[in-house]
Amino acid sequence: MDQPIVVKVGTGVLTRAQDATLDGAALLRLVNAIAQTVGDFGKCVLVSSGAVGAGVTAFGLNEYPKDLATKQAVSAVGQTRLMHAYENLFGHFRMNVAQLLRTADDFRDPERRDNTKATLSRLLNEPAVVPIVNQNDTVAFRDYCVGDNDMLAVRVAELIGAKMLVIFSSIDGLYAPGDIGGEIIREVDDIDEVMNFAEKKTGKMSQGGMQAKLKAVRRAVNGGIETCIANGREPERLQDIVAGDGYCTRFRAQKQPA
Ligand SMILES: Nc1ncnc2c1ncn2[C@@H]1O[C@H](COP(=O)(O)OP(=O)(O)O)[C@@H](O)[C@H]1O
Ligand SMILES: N[C@@H](CCC(=O)OP(=O)(O)O)C(=O)O
Repeated sequence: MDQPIVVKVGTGVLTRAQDATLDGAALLRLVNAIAQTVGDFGKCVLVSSGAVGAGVTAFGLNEYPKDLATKQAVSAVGQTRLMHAYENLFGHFRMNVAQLLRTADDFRDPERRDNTKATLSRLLNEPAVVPIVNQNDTVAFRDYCVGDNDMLAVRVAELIGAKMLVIFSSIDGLYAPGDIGGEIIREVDDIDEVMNFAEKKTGKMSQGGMQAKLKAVRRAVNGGIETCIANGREPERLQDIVAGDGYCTRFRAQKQPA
């Protein structure tokens, strides 16, 4: 596969629900799955949430920070914890990690966008480097926010011309309204038909929720990028998903005008 894939992983996958500490076992399985997928299919960019979630225990909190200064301080601690874990784990597979923290201006301003694109493509030219992107939460507020990380992942996927975006969440995929935990919808051809399927529930430390995911998916598929929502707690599904199968909700890309 020449075109890279983008894998986005949510806070609910990376942290333990009870105390919001980083879940080392979940991270190891995720890193293993990504390393295998890079080996089989080629390039991959990881968009990882979890900075705020991973930092709260340092401040004696066990819930999402309520004020901006605390949130930004917490993310400064959590982001280093997150990257420390990724660096160690990818190291077992002889892979290096690269950290890219971005705000909205890095996508809005053409010069800065080109600069991010060039950096990412240089990183992707190295066979054993996995770029890991997050919002620069310590400085992002109001207009500087890209939004949630589902949208950040779409912006990254657009920038690098990704073949596919996989959104790893704490659920298996998209459920019909009132049927969360039932059987997931396996394939969606028309995103507009499912836009109101999202219920208000989100994970304790998560920001986006399903509504944000569907908005991000709509932008991705309308831009020609096939997108899957899958269970990041079962990351071994990734290879099958990238191969076109695998247990997930697959949103077909809209055909682009010739
Ligand atoms: N129709 C739906 N299908 C699947 N999940 C849904 C739906 N509506 C709401 N959700 C909720 O979306 C949440 C997943 O999004 P989120 O909390 O942002 O996870 P993450 O941190 O993994 O990105 C789940 O807790 C789930 O209960
Ligand atoms: N940038 C934030 C994540 C924001 C976000 O969208 O979180 P999530 O809904 O878990 O993907 C962080 O690293 O904590």
